[in-house]
Amino acid sequence: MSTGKGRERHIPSQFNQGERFAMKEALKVFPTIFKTRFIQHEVIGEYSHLFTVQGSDPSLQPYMLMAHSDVVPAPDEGWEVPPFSGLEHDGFIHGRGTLDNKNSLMAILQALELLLIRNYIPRRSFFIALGHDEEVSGQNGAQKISALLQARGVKLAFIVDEGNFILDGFIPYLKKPFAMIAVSEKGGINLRLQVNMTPGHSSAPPKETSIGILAAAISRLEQTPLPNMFGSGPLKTTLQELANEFPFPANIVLRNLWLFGPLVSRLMERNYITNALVRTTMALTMFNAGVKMNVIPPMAQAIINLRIHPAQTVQEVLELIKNIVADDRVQFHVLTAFDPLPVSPSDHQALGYQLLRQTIQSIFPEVNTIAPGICIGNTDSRHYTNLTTSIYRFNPVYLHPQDFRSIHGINEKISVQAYETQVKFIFEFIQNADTYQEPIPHLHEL
Ligand SMILES: CCCCCCCCCCCCCCCC(=O)N[C@@H](Cc1ccccc1)C(=O)O
Ligand SMILES: [Zn+2]
Ligand SMILES: [Zn+2]
Repeated sequence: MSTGKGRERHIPSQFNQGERFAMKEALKVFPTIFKTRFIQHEVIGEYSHLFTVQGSDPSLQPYMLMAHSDVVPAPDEGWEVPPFSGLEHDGFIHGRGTLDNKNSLMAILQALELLLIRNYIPRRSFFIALGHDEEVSGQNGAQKISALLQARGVKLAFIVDEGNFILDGFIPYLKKPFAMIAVSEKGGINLRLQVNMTPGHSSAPPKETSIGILAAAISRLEQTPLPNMFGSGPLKTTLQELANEFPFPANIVLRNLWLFGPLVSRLMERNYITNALVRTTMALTMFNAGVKMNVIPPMAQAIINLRIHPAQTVQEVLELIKNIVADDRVQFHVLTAFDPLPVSPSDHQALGYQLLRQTIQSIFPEVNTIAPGICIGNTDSRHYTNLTTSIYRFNPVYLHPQDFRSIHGINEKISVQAYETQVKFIFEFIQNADTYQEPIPHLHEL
């Protein structure tokens, strides 16, 4: 089937029953990838993988597809099936990593395998970077791959990584699914708060122990949410793009945020997921203290995981935290910290963003709205800002609030159909990256 102008034929993303069975069962290697001459495979940092897929047209700037193989722990408690069983039942594949992010790793390799079996030869080169330590911030995987590519003088047209989804049921009154392509991601701080005091016999305790002092400080933090930054970040654009999807009068409200902004920001902070879009969040994730039941505790320690809103910086947030704690007995230790990521372009000339739009419209015709947004979590892609300014965090998978709760939670699962569609999306995306037509400037741009 000609695609016009003598371009290579477009390979339809139809897979036969055998291929679909193999896709689902494909826990073996992908033989065609590893024997293809124009594909180079390297192991980086002992467990990460970098594939270089050489295209036939070196004039086209390469891009990168990313995923990670590692997962957070999953104790058996609460899981319908053992979290590392990979059991399939009721049309779902169950297990830790099925949404974050083994699905993407397997789908990228599976799509490439299926293309190669059909004698596909890419025009535009691309990299596949599969990190092994994303969940512990990617220092030995993504960071090393980034340094290696930089040393080779590589510049990327864009990157696609995990980080957002086709969202369904997250926003009150919005009944339709929409695709949020994260063009930035929040910053992060892992902060240790510590109180030291002279140990002693618990039979004659001081007025406050180290545990009591720290607990009071943590309580003040939990009772004092950081400022609502609604209106100073990409969210306003996202909601304005979504306005048409809402019923009356919500659509009027969203078209007039100059007037209704305060109302909308209050509504968004009521829900713990949308609240993460309007402010810097604080989560007390670890608390260690005490040595014996009859000893005044010499030290109490707490770890707070903060995710910084795009309109704030690490320094500003640390100042705010210290002012809320307001107790000199509490010591602060910054364990890791990084500012919010720069906002990637999403205009008509943004190749990566437009390719995602084009492929979403083709694979998910029922999704009417595609909007830029932010990723509330953090991803390995933040290690690649030296290679491109166009980083997009988006996996072509429907996500419902209960699915979000399973990410790093319990009963993480993906439907076989959703996984097949993710393979189909990447299968099309790679080809679209070859034949993408620069957008015809609208009349008013001429
Ligand atoms: C309008 C409603 C919006 C709802 C948004 C729902 C989207 C859910 C996205 C969830 C995040 C997915 C990607 C997170 C990846 C992840 O788990 N990263 C981890 C690991 C990490 C920590 C520090 C530095 C880098 C990496 C993390 O964020 O903790
Ligand atoms: Zn992840
Ligand atoms: Zn994760």
